[in-house]
Amino acid sequence: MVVPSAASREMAPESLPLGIIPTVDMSAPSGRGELARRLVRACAERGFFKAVNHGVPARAAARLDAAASAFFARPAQAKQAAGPPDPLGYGSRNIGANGDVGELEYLILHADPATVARKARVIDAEDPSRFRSTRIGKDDAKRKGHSEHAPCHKEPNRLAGHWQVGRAVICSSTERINESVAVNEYVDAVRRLACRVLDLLGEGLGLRDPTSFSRLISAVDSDSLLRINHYPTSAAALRGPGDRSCTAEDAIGFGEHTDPQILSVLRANDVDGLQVLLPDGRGGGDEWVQVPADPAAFFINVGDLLQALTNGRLVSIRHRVMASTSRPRLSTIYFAAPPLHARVSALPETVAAGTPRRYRPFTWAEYKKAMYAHRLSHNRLDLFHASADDDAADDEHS
Ligand SMILES: C=C1C[C@]23C[C@@]1(O)CC[C@H]2[C@@]12CC[C@H](O)[C@@](C)(C(=O)O1)[C@H]2[C@@H]3C(=O)O
Ligand SMILES: O=C(O)CCC(=O)C(=O)O
Ligand SMILES: [Fe+2]
Repeated sequence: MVVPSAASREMAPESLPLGIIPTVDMSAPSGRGELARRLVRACAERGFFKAVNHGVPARAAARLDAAASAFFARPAQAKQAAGPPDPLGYGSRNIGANGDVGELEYLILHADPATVARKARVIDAEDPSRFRSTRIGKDDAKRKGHSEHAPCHKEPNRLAGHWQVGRAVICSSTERINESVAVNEYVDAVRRLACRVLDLLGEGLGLRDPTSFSRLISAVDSDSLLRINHYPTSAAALRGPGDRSCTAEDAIGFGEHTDPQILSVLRANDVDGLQVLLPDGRGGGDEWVQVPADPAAFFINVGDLLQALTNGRLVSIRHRVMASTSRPRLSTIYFAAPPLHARVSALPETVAAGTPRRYRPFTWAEYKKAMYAHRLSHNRLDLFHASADDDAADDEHS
Protein backbone atom coordinates (compact mmCIF):
# COMPACT_ATOMS: atom_id res chain seq x y z
CA MET A 1 0.00 0.00 0.00
CA VAL A 2 1.27 3.45 -0.92
CA VAL A 3 0.72 6.75 0.86
CA PRO A 4 1.16 9.48 -1.74
CA SER A 5 3.31 12.40 -0.65
CA ALA A 6 1.93 15.11 -2.89
CA ALA A 7 -1.59 13.84 -3.38
CA SER A 8 -3.21 17.16 -2.72
CA ARG A 9 -1.14 19.09 -5.25
CA GLU A 10 -3.16 20.86 -7.92
CA MET A 11 -2.65 18.84 -11.07
CA ALA A 12 -0.09 20.06 -13.61
CA PRO A 13 -1.74 20.72 -16.97
CA GLU A 14 0.57 18.55 -19.06
CA SER A 15 1.04 15.38 -17.05
CA LEU A 16 -0.48 13.21 -14.39
CA PRO A 17 2.32 11.65 -12.32
CA LEU A 18 1.84 8.00 -11.45
CA GLY A 19 0.63 7.20 -7.96
CA ILE A 20 -0.69 10.73 -7.51
CA ILE A 21 -4.33 11.44 -6.91
CA PRO A 22 -5.28 14.44 -9.03
CA THR A 23 -6.66 17.50 -7.30
CA VAL A 24 -8.93 19.71 -9.36
CA ASP A 25 -9.80 23.28 -8.41
CA MET A 26 -13.45 23.58 -9.42
CA SER A 27 -13.33 27.39 -9.29
CA ALA A 28 -11.56 27.15 -12.67
CA PRO A 29 -8.62 29.52 -12.04
CA SER A 30 -7.26 28.69 -15.50
CA GLY A 31 -10.58 28.97 -17.31
CA ARG A 32 -13.43 26.61 -18.17
CA GLY A 33 -11.71 24.92 -21.12
CA GLU A 34 -8.68 24.03 -19.01
CA LEU A 35 -10.93 22.78 -16.19
CA ALA A 36 -12.75 20.52 -18.66
CA ARG A 37 -9.44 19.14 -19.98
CA ARG A 38 -8.16 18.46 -16.45
CA LEU A 39 -11.34 16.65 -15.50
CA VAL A 40 -11.22 14.47 -18.62
CA ARG A 41 -7.59 13.59 -17.98
CA ALA A 42 -8.24 12.76 -14.32
CA CYS A 43 -11.25 10.60 -15.17
CA ALA A 44 -9.52 8.90 -18.13
CA GLU A 45 -6.19 8.19 -16.40
CA ARG A 46 -7.41 7.62 -12.84
CA GLY A 47 -11.22 7.53 -12.79
CA PHE A 48 -10.92 9.55 -9.62
CA PHE A 49 -10.05 13.03 -8.37
CA LYS A 50 -10.25 15.31 -5.39
CA ALA A 51 -12.41 18.39 -5.95
CA VAL A 52 -11.58 21.58 -4.06
CA ASN A 53 -13.40 24.94 -4.18
CA HIS A 54 -16.42 22.87 -5.18
CA GLY A 55 -19.17 25.29 -4.19
CA VAL A 56 -21.08 22.94 -1.85
CA PRO A 57 -21.89 24.97 1.28
CA ALA A 58 -20.03 23.67 4.35
CA ARG A 59 -23.20 24.27 6.31
CA ALA A 60 -25.21 21.74 4.28
CA ALA A 61 -22.53 19.13 4.92
CA ALA A 62 -22.30 19.95 8.63
CA ARG A 63 -26.07 19.64 9.07
CA LEU A 64 -26.21 16.27 7.41
CA ASP A 65 -23.23 15.02 9.42
CA ALA A 66 -24.84 16.16 12.68
CA ALA A 67 -28.07 14.37 11.84
CA ALA A 68 -26.25 11.23 10.72
CA SER A 69 -24.04 11.15 13.83
CA ALA A 70 -27.12 11.50 16.04
CA PHE A 71 -28.71 8.56 14.24
CA PHE A 72 -25.66 6.31 14.55
CA ALA A 73 -25.37 7.17 18.25
CA ARG A 74 -28.83 5.66 18.90
CA PRO A 75 -29.19 2.23 20.52
CA ALA A 76 -28.76 -0.72 18.13
CA GLN A 77 -32.41 -1.70 18.47
CA ALA A 78 -33.62 1.75 17.45
CA LYS A 79 -31.36 1.75 14.41
CA GLN A 80 -32.45 -1.73 13.40
CA ALA A 81 -36.00 -0.42 13.12
CA ALA A 82 -34.77 1.38 9.99
CA GLY A 83 -33.50 -1.88 8.48
CA PRO A 84 -32.75 -4.33 7.08
CA PRO A 85 -31.53 -2.64 3.89
CA ASP A 86 -33.95 -3.87 1.23
CA PRO A 87 -31.72 -2.44 -0.38
CA LEU A 88 -32.64 0.94 1.15
CA GLY A 89 -32.50 1.50 4.90
CA TYR A 90 -30.19 0.78 7.79
CA GLY A 91 -27.63 -2.02 7.63
CA SER A 92 -24.82 -3.23 9.84
CA ARG A 93 -21.82 -5.33 8.71
CA ASN A 94 -23.69 -7.07 5.88
CA ILE A 95 -23.25 -5.41 2.52
CA GLY A 96 -25.70 -6.48 -0.18
CA ALA A 97 -27.33 -9.90 -0.12
CA ASN A 98 -24.47 -12.11 -1.33
CA GLY A 99 -22.37 -12.62 1.78
CA ASP A 100 -20.17 -9.50 1.81
CA VAL A 101 -19.33 -8.06 5.21
CA GLY A 102 -17.48 -4.97 6.37
CA GLU A 103 -16.72 -3.23 9.64
CA LEU A 104 -19.38 -0.58 9.22
CA GLU A 105 -22.98 0.38 9.68
CA TYR A 106 -24.82 2.49 7.14
CA LEU A 107 -27.97 4.10 5.83
CA ILE A 108 -28.90 3.91 2.16
CA LEU A 109 -31.56 6.39 1.05
CA HIS A 110 -33.10 7.10 -2.29
CA ALA A 111 -32.22 10.65 -3.26
CA ASP A 112 -35.82 11.33 -4.29
CA PRO A 113 -37.71 13.13 -1.46
CA ALA A 114 -40.91 11.11 -1.92
CA THR A 115 -39.07 7.83 -1.45
CA VAL A 116 -37.27 9.24 1.58
CA ALA A 117 -40.67 10.16 3.03
CA ARG A 118 -42.09 6.67 2.43
CA LYS A 119 -39.07 5.10 4.10
CA ALA A 120 -39.40 7.57 6.95
CA ARG A 121 -42.91 6.31 7.69
CA VAL A 122 -41.53 2.81 8.05
CA ILE A 123 -38.62 4.01 10.16
CA ASP A 124 -40.71 5.94 12.63
CA ALA A 125 -44.32 4.86 12.29
CA GLU A 126 -44.91 5.29 16.03
CA ASP A 127 -44.43 9.01 16.06
CA PRO A 128 -45.10 10.63 12.71
CA SER A 129 -44.70 14.09 14.28
CA ARG A 130 -40.98 13.43 14.39
CA PHE A 131 -41.00 13.72 10.63
CA ARG A 132 -41.98 17.37 10.76
CA SER A 133 -39.82 19.74 8.86
CA THR A 134 -37.80 22.38 10.66
CA ARG A 135 -38.22 26.00 9.91
CA ILE A 136 -35.00 27.75 9.07
CA GLY A 137 -33.97 31.35 8.76
CA LYS A 138 -34.73 33.62 5.82
CA ASP A 139 -31.07 33.65 4.83
CA ASP A 140 -31.15 29.91 4.26
CA ALA A 141 -34.24 30.30 2.12
CA LYS A 142 -32.49 32.94 0.04
CA ARG A 143 -29.43 30.76 -0.37
CA LYS A 144 -31.42 27.69 -1.30
CA GLY A 145 -31.48 27.08 -5.02
CA HIS A 146 -29.14 29.95 -5.86
CA SER A 147 -25.95 28.49 -7.17
CA GLU A 148 -23.25 30.45 -8.91
CA HIS A 149 -22.58 27.40 -11.02
CA ALA A 150 -23.97 26.31 -14.36
CA PRO A 151 -27.60 25.25 -14.13
CA CYS A 152 -28.56 21.64 -13.78
CA HIS A 153 -31.54 20.29 -15.70
CA LYS A 154 -33.44 19.03 -12.70
CA GLU A 155 -37.05 20.06 -12.62
CA PRO A 156 -38.15 21.53 -9.31
CA ASN A 157 -39.09 18.99 -6.65
CA ARG A 158 -42.78 18.33 -6.77
CA LEU A 159 -43.08 16.21 -3.70
CA ALA A 160 -42.68 16.86 -0.06
CA GLY A 161 -41.20 14.51 2.51
CA HIS A 162 -39.76 14.60 5.95
CA TRP A 163 -37.33 12.32 7.63
CA GLN A 164 -35.79 12.29 11.04
CA VAL A 165 -32.83 10.44 12.44
CA GLY A 166 -32.23 10.62 16.16
CA ARG A 167 -32.96 13.99 17.65
CA ALA A 168 -31.88 15.78 14.51
CA VAL A 169 -34.51 16.45 11.92
CA ILE A 170 -33.77 15.50 8.36
CA CYS A 171 -36.72 16.53 6.34
CA SER A 172 -37.64 17.76 2.94
CA SER A 173 -40.35 20.04 1.80
CA THR A 174 -41.31 22.25 -1.06
CA GLU A 175 -44.52 23.24 0.66
CA ARG A 176 -42.96 26.48 1.89
CA ILE A 177 -39.82 28.11 0.63
CA ASN A 178 -38.49 28.75 4.11
CA GLU A 179 -38.56 25.10 5.06
CA SER A 180 -35.42 23.22 4.43
CA VAL A 181 -33.88 19.92 5.10
CA ALA A 182 -30.53 18.37 5.75
CA VAL A 183 -30.93 15.52 3.26
CA ASN A 184 -32.57 17.50 0.49
CA GLU A 185 -30.36 20.51 0.88
CA TYR A 186 -27.30 18.28 0.74
CA VAL A 187 -28.57 16.19 -2.16
CA ASP A 188 -29.43 19.33 -4.14
CA ALA A 189 -25.94 20.73 -3.59
CA VAL A 190 -24.06 17.55 -4.49
CA ARG A 191 -26.33 16.88 -7.47
CA ARG A 192 -25.46 20.34 -8.78
CA LEU A 193 -21.76 19.57 -8.32
CA ALA A 194 -22.19 16.22 -10.10
CA CYS A 195 -24.05 17.90 -12.98
CA ARG A 196 -21.32 20.50 -13.29
CA VAL A 197 -18.59 17.85 -13.42
CA LEU A 198 -20.57 15.84 -15.99
CA ASP A 199 -21.20 18.89 -18.20
CA LEU A 200 -17.51 19.74 -18.13
CA LEU A 201 -16.64 16.14 -18.99
CA GLY A 202 -19.12 16.32 -21.87
CA GLU A 203 -17.40 19.49 -23.11
CA GLY A 204 -13.91 18.08 -22.60
CA LEU A 205 -14.82 14.95 -24.55
CA GLY A 206 -16.18 17.09 -27.38
CA LEU A 207 -19.70 15.65 -27.24
CA ARG A 208 -22.23 17.14 -29.68
CA ASP A 209 -24.53 17.57 -26.67
CA PRO A 210 -22.23 18.17 -23.67
CA THR A 211 -25.21 17.82 -21.32
CA SER A 212 -25.79 14.18 -22.37
CA PHE A 213 -24.48 12.82 -19.04
CA SER A 214 -25.98 15.37 -16.67
CA ARG A 215 -29.42 15.02 -18.26
CA LEU A 216 -29.46 11.38 -17.22
CA ILE A 217 -28.91 12.13 -13.54
CA SER A 218 -31.13 15.19 -13.36
CA ALA A 219 -34.28 13.55 -14.74
CA VAL A 220 -37.09 13.68 -12.15
CA ASP A 221 -37.18 9.90 -11.98
CA SER A 222 -33.42 9.49 -11.60
CA ASP A 223 -32.51 6.51 -9.43
CA SER A 224 -29.73 8.26 -7.48
CA LEU A 225 -28.90 7.20 -3.93
CA LEU A 226 -27.40 8.75 -0.84
CA ARG A 227 -25.36 6.46 1.36
CA ILE A 228 -24.02 7.35 4.81
CA ASN A 229 -21.35 5.01 6.15
CA HIS A 230 -20.22 4.91 9.77
CA TYR A 231 -17.08 2.95 10.61
CA PRO A 232 -16.90 2.72 14.41
CA THR A 233 -13.60 2.81 16.27
CA SER A 234 -13.99 -0.63 17.62
CA ALA A 235 -14.99 -3.10 14.97
CA ALA A 236 -15.92 -5.51 17.77
CA ALA A 237 -18.74 -3.14 18.70
CA LEU A 238 -20.54 -4.21 15.55
CA ARG A 239 -19.85 -7.92 15.95
CA GLY A 240 -20.69 -8.26 19.60
CA PRO A 241 -18.56 -9.44 22.52
CA GLY A 242 -16.39 -12.52 22.12
CA ASP A 243 -16.18 -12.44 18.32
CA ARG A 244 -12.47 -12.42 17.39
CA SER A 245 -12.99 -13.20 13.70
CA CYS A 246 -11.14 -10.13 12.48
CA THR A 247 -8.05 -8.39 13.82
CA ALA A 248 -7.48 -4.63 13.69
CA GLU A 249 -4.69 -5.05 11.09
CA ASP A 250 -6.80 -6.80 8.51
CA ALA A 251 -10.11 -5.06 9.18
CA ILE A 252 -11.80 -4.24 5.92
CA GLY A 253 -14.29 -1.44 6.35
CA PHE A 254 -15.80 -1.75 2.87
CA GLY A 255 -14.40 -4.34 0.47
CA GLU A 256 -12.98 -3.55 -2.96
CA HIS A 257 -15.44 -2.71 -5.70
CA THR A 258 -16.33 -0.27 -8.43
CA ASP A 259 -19.41 1.91 -8.08
CA PRO A 260 -22.10 0.86 -10.56
CA GLN A 261 -23.73 4.25 -11.21
CA ILE A 262 -22.62 7.22 -13.37
CA LEU A 263 -20.69 9.32 -10.87
CA SER A 264 -20.03 9.07 -7.11
CA VAL A 265 -19.49 12.17 -5.00
CA LEU A 266 -17.92 11.31 -1.64
CA ARG A 267 -17.19 13.40 1.42
CA ALA A 268 -15.83 12.09 4.69
CA ASN A 269 -14.60 13.37 8.04
CA ASP A 270 -10.90 13.67 8.85
CA VAL A 271 -10.32 9.93 9.29
CA ASP A 272 -8.28 8.11 6.61
CA GLY A 273 -9.32 4.76 5.24
CA LEU A 274 -10.27 5.22 1.59
CA GLN A 275 -7.88 3.56 -0.88
CA VAL A 276 -7.88 3.42 -4.66
CA LEU A 277 -6.28 0.83 -6.93
CA LEU A 278 -3.82 2.44 -9.35
CA PRO A 279 -1.13 1.14 -11.71
CA ASP A 280 2.24 1.18 -9.93
CA GLY A 281 3.97 2.65 -13.01
CA ARG A 282 6.79 0.10 -12.84
CA GLY A 283 4.97 -2.53 -14.82
CA GLY A 284 4.38 -4.49 -11.63
CA GLY A 285 0.60 -4.29 -11.78
CA ASP A 286 -1.72 -2.30 -9.56
CA GLU A 287 -1.27 -1.17 -5.98
CA TRP A 288 -3.52 0.30 -3.32
CA VAL A 289 -2.96 4.01 -2.81
CA GLN A 290 -4.21 5.66 0.35
CA VAL A 291 -6.35 8.75 -0.14
CA PRO A 292 -5.48 11.20 2.66
CA ALA A 293 -8.65 12.45 4.33
CA ASP A 294 -9.81 16.00 3.65
CA PRO A 295 -13.20 16.91 5.11
CA ALA A 296 -13.33 20.14 3.10
CA ALA A 297 -12.99 18.35 -0.24
CA PHE A 298 -15.10 15.99 -2.31
CA PHE A 299 -13.68 12.81 -3.79
CA ILE A 300 -15.34 12.08 -7.09
CA ASN A 301 -15.14 8.84 -9.01
CA VAL A 302 -16.33 7.54 -12.35
CA GLY A 303 -18.93 4.76 -12.08
CA ASP A 304 -19.47 1.73 -14.33
CA LEU A 305 -22.21 3.47 -16.35
CA LEU A 306 -19.96 6.40 -17.26
CA GLN A 307 -17.30 3.93 -18.37
CA ALA A 308 -19.92 2.25 -20.59
CA LEU A 309 -21.30 5.57 -21.92
CA THR A 310 -17.78 6.68 -22.92
CA ASN A 311 -16.85 3.27 -24.35
CA GLY A 312 -14.10 2.85 -21.77
CA ARG A 313 -12.53 6.30 -22.27
CA LEU A 314 -13.35 7.21 -18.65
CA VAL A 315 -12.60 4.46 -16.15
CA SER A 316 -14.57 3.18 -13.20
CA ILE A 317 -11.95 2.86 -10.46
CA ARG A 318 -11.72 0.07 -7.87
CA HIS A 319 -11.63 1.33 -4.32
CA ARG A 320 -12.08 0.09 -0.76
CA VAL A 321 -12.08 1.36 2.82
CA MET A 322 -9.81 0.02 5.56
CA ALA A 323 -11.31 0.24 9.03
CA SER A 324 -9.56 2.65 11.37
CA THR A 325 -8.75 1.69 14.92
CA SER A 326 -8.22 5.22 16.19
CA ARG A 327 -11.35 7.24 15.40
CA PRO A 328 -14.70 6.60 13.76
CA ARG A 329 -14.99 7.45 10.07
CA LEU A 330 -18.17 9.02 8.74
CA SER A 331 -18.60 9.25 4.98
CA THR A 332 -21.44 10.29 2.74
CA ILE A 333 -21.65 9.27 -0.88
CA TYR A 334 -24.08 10.52 -3.50
CA PHE A 335 -24.41 7.93 -6.28
CA ALA A 336 -25.68 9.77 -9.34
CA ALA A 337 -27.76 7.38 -11.45
CA PRO A 338 -30.14 7.61 -14.42
CA PRO A 339 -33.81 6.56 -14.39
CA LEU A 340 -34.37 2.79 -14.30
CA HIS A 341 -35.58 2.69 -17.91
CA ALA A 342 -32.63 4.73 -19.27
CA ARG A 343 -30.75 2.97 -22.05
CA VAL A 344 -27.01 2.96 -21.53
CA SER A 345 -25.04 2.78 -24.74
CA ALA A 346 -21.66 4.19 -25.79
CA LEU A 347 -22.14 7.70 -27.20
CA PRO A 348 -21.43 7.81 -30.96
CA GLU A 349 -18.50 10.22 -30.45
CA THR A 350 -16.69 7.51 -28.48
CA VAL A 351 -17.10 4.73 -31.04
CA ALA A 352 -14.84 4.56 -34.09
CA ALA A 353 -13.24 1.94 -36.37
CA GLY A 354 -10.23 1.72 -34.05
CA THR A 355 -12.34 1.79 -30.88
CA PRO A 356 -15.33 -0.48 -31.50
CA ARG A 357 -18.22 -0.67 -29.06
CA ARG A 358 -16.97 -2.45 -25.91
CA TYR A 359 -20.31 -3.04 -24.22
CA ARG A 360 -23.68 -4.02 -25.52
CA PRO A 361 -26.48 -1.55 -24.78
CA PHE A 362 -28.45 -2.18 -21.58
CA THR A 363 -30.89 -0.40 -19.32
CA TRP A 364 -29.98 0.71 -15.81
CA ALA A 365 -32.68 -1.67 -14.53
CA GLU A 366 -30.92 -4.60 -16.27
CA TYR A 367 -27.59 -3.52 -14.88
CA LYS A 368 -28.97 -3.20 -11.36
CA LYS A 369 -30.43 -6.67 -11.54
CA ALA A 370 -27.01 -8.06 -12.46
CA MET A 371 -25.33 -5.98 -9.78
CA TYR A 372 -27.55 -7.23 -6.95
CA ALA A 373 -27.01 -10.81 -8.10
CA HIS A 374 -23.25 -10.56 -7.62
CA ARG A 375 -20.69 -10.03 -4.92
CA LEU A 376 -19.33 -6.57 -4.15
CA SER A 377 -15.96 -7.21 -5.84
CA HIS A 378 -17.44 -8.62 -9.05
CA ASN A 379 -16.47 -6.90 -12.30
CA ARG A 380 -20.02 -6.24 -13.42
CA LEU A 381 -19.17 -4.51 -16.71
CA ASP A 382 -17.60 -7.78 -17.89
CA LEU A 383 -21.12 -9.21 -17.98
CA PHE A 384 -22.05 -6.69 -20.66
CA HIS A 385 -19.12 -7.04 -23.07
CA ALA A 386 -20.11 -6.65 -26.71
CA SER A 387 -19.88 -9.77 -28.81
CA ALA A 388 -18.72 -10.05 -32.42
CA ASP A 389 -22.42 -10.15 -33.41
CA ASP A 390 -23.00 -6.77 -31.78
CA ASP A 391 -20.09 -5.31 -33.80
CA ALA A 392 -21.55 -6.68 -37.01
CA ALA A 393 -24.93 -5.17 -36.13
CA ASP A 394 -23.19 -1.84 -35.50
CA ASP A 395 -21.50 -1.93 -38.90
CA GLU A 396 -24.80 -2.64 -40.60
CA HIS A 397 -26.41 0.20 -38.71
CA SER A 398 -23.76 2.75 -39.63
C1 LIG B 1 -22.83 -6.56 -2.67
C2 LIG B 1 -23.52 -5.55 -3.13
C3 LIG B 1 -23.74 -4.27 -2.37
C4 LIG B 1 -24.11 -3.30 -3.47
C5 LIG B 1 -24.99 -4.21 -4.30
C6 LIG B 1 -24.10 -5.43 -4.48
O1 LIG B 1 -24.79 -6.61 -4.87
C7 LIG B 1 -23.03 -5.07 -5.52
C8 LIG B 1 -22.78 -3.54 -5.62
C9 LIG B 1 -22.82 -2.87 -4.24
C10 LIG B 1 -22.85 -1.35 -4.30
C11 LIG B 1 -21.47 -0.69 -4.24
C12 LIG B 1 -21.64 0.82 -4.35
C13 LIG B 1 -22.76 1.36 -3.46
O2 LIG B 1 -22.31 1.41 -2.12
C14 LIG B 1 -24.03 0.49 -3.55
C15 LIG B 1 -25.20 1.14 -2.81
C16 LIG B 1 -24.34 0.23 -4.98
O3 LIG B 1 -25.10 0.84 -5.70
O4 LIG B 1 -23.64 -0.88 -5.41
C17 LIG B 1 -23.67 -0.92 -3.10
C18 LIG B 1 -24.79 -1.98 -3.08
C19 LIG B 1 -25.50 -2.05 -1.72
O5 LIG B 1 -24.85 -1.89 -0.69
O6 LIG B 1 -26.71 -2.30 -1.75
O1 LIG C 1 -17.27 4.94 3.00
C1 LIG C 1 -16.45 5.28 2.16
O2 LIG C 1 -15.58 6.11 2.36
C2 LIG C 1 -16.56 4.70 0.74
C3 LIG C 1 -17.57 3.58 0.67
C4 LIG C 1 -17.88 3.19 -0.73
O3 LIG C 1 -17.02 3.09 -1.56
C5 LIG C 1 -19.28 2.91 -1.09
O4 LIG C 1 -20.16 3.01 -0.21
O5 LIG C 1 -19.53 2.60 -2.26
FE1 LIG D 1 -17.80 2.81 -3.57
